[in-house]
Amino acid sequence: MKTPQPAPCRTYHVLDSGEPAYTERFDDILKFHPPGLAAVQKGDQAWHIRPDGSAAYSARFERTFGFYDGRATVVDIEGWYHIETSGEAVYSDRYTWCGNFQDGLCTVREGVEYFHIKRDGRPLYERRWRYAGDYRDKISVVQNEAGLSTHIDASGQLLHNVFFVDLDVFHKGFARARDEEGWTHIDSRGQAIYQRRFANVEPFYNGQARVERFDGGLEIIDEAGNCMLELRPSRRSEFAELSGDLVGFWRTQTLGSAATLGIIDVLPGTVSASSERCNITEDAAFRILRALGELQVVERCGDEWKATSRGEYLKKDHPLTLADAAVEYATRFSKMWQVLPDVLRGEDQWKPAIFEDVFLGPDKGTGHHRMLRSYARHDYEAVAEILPLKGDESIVDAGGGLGTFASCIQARFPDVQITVLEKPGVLEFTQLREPGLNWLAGDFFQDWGVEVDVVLLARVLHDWEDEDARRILSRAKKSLKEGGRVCVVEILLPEEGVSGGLCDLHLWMATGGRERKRTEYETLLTEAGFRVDEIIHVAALPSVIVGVVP
Ligand SMILES: C[S@@+](CC[C@H](N)C(=O)[O-])C[C@H]1O[C@@H](n2cnc3c(N)ncnc32)[C@H](O)[C@@H]1O
Repeated sequence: MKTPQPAPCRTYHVLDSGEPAYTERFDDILKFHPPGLAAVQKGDQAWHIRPDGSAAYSARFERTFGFYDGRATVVDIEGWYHIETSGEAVYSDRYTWCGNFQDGLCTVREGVEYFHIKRDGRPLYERRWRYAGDYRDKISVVQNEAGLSTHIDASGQLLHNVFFVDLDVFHKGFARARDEEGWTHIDSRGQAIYQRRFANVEPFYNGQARVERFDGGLEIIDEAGNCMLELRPSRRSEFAELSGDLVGFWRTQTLGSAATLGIIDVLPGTVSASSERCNITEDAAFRILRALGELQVVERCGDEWKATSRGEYLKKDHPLTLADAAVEYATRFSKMWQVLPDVLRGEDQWKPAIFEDVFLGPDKGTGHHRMLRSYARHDYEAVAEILPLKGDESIVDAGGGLGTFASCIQARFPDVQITVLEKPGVLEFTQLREPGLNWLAGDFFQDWGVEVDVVLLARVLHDWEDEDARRILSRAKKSLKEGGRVCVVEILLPEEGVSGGLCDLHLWMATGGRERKRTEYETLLTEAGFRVDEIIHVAALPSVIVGVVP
């Protein structure tokens, strides 16, 4: 006889014949699971029944779920835990939430922390995660504090050192993964199996997967990412999209002007109040607010305008303010970009002295460094989280700006001794510098006069062409003890593909530098005498390339 199935009303189970399997009626029932028990609920009591409707044990709970791997999750006044088929608790701990056992492992939550337990209820590992999913084929997805996901194996070890914006478990050898460029499929080494990225992907089904392109088109692809069949053509107008790209400067200039005028800082307010406080006409105030509305940084509520959550970042007093960046992009950088055709033709030996020039501006460089600080505050807490430090090292953060990265590291590893090496001009911004750090005024092209365990070069090498980058790395090596390590923190361009191309041009125009691929950083480090030890990829954030002094 087959196991009874839930009746559509979910108050009892039915036999193959359609007859009720028993006479009792419940408020809710779940399916029968091996070894032949189903969770039921009646009033404020929950338990498990056998196929004939009789109770499997005498205990009663507030809520019960199905049996998996011979264990079922139950809830009572003490919390969530697992029982055996006898109704006995498997272990004495109680959790905030429990999942179901798969492959002899189960995800649980204690407060806001997730981890996995073994069949006997003991934790599988020490580490706690922001989220941990079910195991499937001995691999699970876990998410760290920074919101990034990776895979762990059945012993709780990282399967690969790659973190993604979003991630799925493996289906037939491949997992769906989203990096900063979109969705793809990865293999067990954490590597994308093809170059293309999509707005969405489904798991592979017999060697083919259905995907949605960014233009809204639907395709069936093979495991090399090739289109086997188009299910729906592009849903957008290429003419309109390109026209939109041509006027990208409208956005840059509107946002830059808003930051210069400080019009978002005076919101919420009416047009008339904003015009008065920014010293512009009412017509001008209305027109810029309307344009900012189109850019979704402000919105109108009756007679008043207010900043949206995106617009809050343009306020000067926001801890992650982008007001300085808006001004820099609309003024200094826009001007620098104008020589791009000449530089591309090789007519101009473009070597901007940005790190000297910033001090010549009206604000003597504070805006430029506040801009760098906002990006650093945005990114570096997550990077500090995955930095491979023991926690007691002496460290120099060379070209460390206002000390944001150094202070994230110190918060994460309180016992490190960290020094920020910067140009003397930056050290003069005493009000802006992070407190509680050691500072060293100097030039990273000259002798640093220190010997430490670790050198950090965060978003420094991308400011320089290869020859200068090698000179900085050589100085780093000379400042390291034997066995010391350099951690290069940079966005990595894909080995193939076009993403990051615009940012690379920006570095060329703004600093004379370049974005690089993983292999290009490996070459630079090797040429400077380091052995590349480890590369930690973090989606949407800079990766960490670790070089060791051999
Ligand atoms: C792109 S910023 C990166 C700052 C910081 N590491 C971060 O990631 O936010 C480059 C930094 O290198 C510093 N810098 C440039 N040339 C330098 C030199 N010759 N010696 C020391 N620092 C320098 C600049 O002042 C600037 O703060």
